[in-house]
Amino acid sequence: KLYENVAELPTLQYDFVIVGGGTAGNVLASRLTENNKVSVLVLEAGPTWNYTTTPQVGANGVAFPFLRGYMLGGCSAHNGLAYTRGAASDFDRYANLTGDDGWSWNNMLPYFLKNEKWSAPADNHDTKGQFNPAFHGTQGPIDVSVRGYPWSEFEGHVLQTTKELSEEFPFQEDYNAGTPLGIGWMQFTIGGGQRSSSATGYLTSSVLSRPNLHVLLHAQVSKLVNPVQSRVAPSEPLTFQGVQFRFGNSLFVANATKEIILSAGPVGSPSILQHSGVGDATILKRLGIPTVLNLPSVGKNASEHAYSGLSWAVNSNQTVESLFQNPALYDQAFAQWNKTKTGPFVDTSPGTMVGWLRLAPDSPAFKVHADPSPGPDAPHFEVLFQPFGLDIFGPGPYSPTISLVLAMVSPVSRGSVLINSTDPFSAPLIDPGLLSNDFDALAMAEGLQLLLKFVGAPNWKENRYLGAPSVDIASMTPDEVVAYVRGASGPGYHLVGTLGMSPQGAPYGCVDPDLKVKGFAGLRVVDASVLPIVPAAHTQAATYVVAERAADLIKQQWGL
Ligand SMILES: Cc1cc2nc3c(=O)[nH]c(=O)nc-3n(C[C@H](O)[C@H](O)[C@H](O)COP(=O)(O)OP(=O)(O)OC[C@H]3O[C@@H](n4cnc5c(N)ncnc54)[C@H](O)[C@@H]3O)c2cc1C
Repeated sequence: KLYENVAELPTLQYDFVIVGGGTAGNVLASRLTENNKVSVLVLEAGPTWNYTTTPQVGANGVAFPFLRGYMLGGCSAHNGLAYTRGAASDFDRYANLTGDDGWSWNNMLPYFLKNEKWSAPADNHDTKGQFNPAFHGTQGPIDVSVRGYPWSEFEGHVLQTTKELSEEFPFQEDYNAGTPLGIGWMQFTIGGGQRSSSATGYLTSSVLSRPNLHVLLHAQVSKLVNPVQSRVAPSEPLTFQGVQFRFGNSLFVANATKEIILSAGPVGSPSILQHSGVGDATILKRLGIPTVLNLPSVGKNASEHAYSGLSWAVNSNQTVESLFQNPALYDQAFAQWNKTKTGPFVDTSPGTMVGWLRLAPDSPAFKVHADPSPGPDAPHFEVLFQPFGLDIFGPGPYSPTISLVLAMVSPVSRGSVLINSTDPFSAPLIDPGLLSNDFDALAMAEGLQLLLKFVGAPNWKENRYLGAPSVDIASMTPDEVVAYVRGASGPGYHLVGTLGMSPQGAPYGCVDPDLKVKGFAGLRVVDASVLPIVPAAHTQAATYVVAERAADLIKQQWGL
């Protein structure tokens, strides 16, 4: 049941208390309560976090707004809907880094299928050749489909380029099959023209009607309380007995008899742990927070994607700007979506096609740093092909524009999420470390040159389709392009790693491969924080499968 008032909760004692009803938290809530003997409480702080990053040294000192979903469903309820799993080698690297083969691609693929319900696109077009059914689930809670409204002229140019420059930019039928390189159709967490989130997919009305599941909204967790050494020997694991949260102006404590599970996301979960006295003891000491366990990696090792890109004016009336230029057309499209869940409003900003590309083997960037990608089949870059300008959400005026958005998806840079106050309700210092390593900035600069090559294919000149670029990269020196990158990049909101997994018993890392916090019993982290390195992909799919596997690990441990 969903509760909006703590006074209506029948109890504050549960088998499991899940902190955060976001992307991962709702998967656990749903899977654990499949067993009616198990009682679960979800504490969700939601409606938007108002975070800002620290000034980003690698991006000209700019402090960026750092969006996080603050509602049931978390980021899955407001993200860009791109459904991208990453490369098989991303997951094989997780298996290597943790010493647990359970995280390998072959072992995680069943969880991707379990999470997914492949769906027809909103326009019901023939999708043959646009995805590979062998790699998709059909019975899971999260709808996935290719784009549901055609931008045929622009898409035609992208596809034609995969023929004209097939060596460098080959067509890729399905980038979610483990070997993503190439260019193909974007997949989205959309079904029937609508967003599919962890709230709509996992907390359906039938799941919410389970008597053993209680979900409390407007409950912001401050910290874990009442740490006890479970046995006599100091090496025995610690346990937190309660979860303190604020509802209205009062503080409450919920108790978990089996486990407390932190699913507050890569900003929330490390902050809660640090406020509970678990983190780098020097930082905790400086703030005057008593150290319960010195776990120096907490909040460190954050990895994030930097995004940049280029726009071009086009000689066409088939871009999203056509809607923004004409209020009547815009209203009509909006009404169409409201009525039938079809039309141009069924898709979102990531564009309708996507490319996954690598740096050239002789790239000068490799002189700065060894190749950070997990394997030769994994990309360094993502390119989002968007039938609209980068400034579409600005004040206008809107002239027909297309954009190729570029992300560096195998970054070397690392950042952190560290608290700097004893007030658990104040925001932590969020430093995604954007472009802080020169490799990433150099690579991005090379990526922009790849975009120029792409639109250099002959077909873009037909009917004088392609006009002037937003920035004339071609006439810049290499150093000027790097400077441009540093001034024109921002976060992708794909932060992971702030409570990264490491092998059982390793002196670094925050959680063991079974996601238990090191040194603790009855305390796990299940969200994007545990991925030790950002995958070469947007991060919701990886977060979903982390949570699906975690549900199985927890069920196994407790014989559920
Ligand atoms: C703007 C944006 C666009 C994105 N676009 C895409 C995309 O197109 N495709 C993609 O794959 N990924 C995308 N991502 C990333 C992806 O959505 C996230 O990586 C993923 O959803 C994170 O899941 P999570 O469970 O770790 O955290 P979240 O989904 O953020 O869940 C954490 C939950 O915990 C709650 N919470 C936090 N602190 C507390 C507290 N103290 N007490 C109680 N509750 C708390 C939050 O309100 C939230 O509901 C995007 C992210 C953002 C922000």
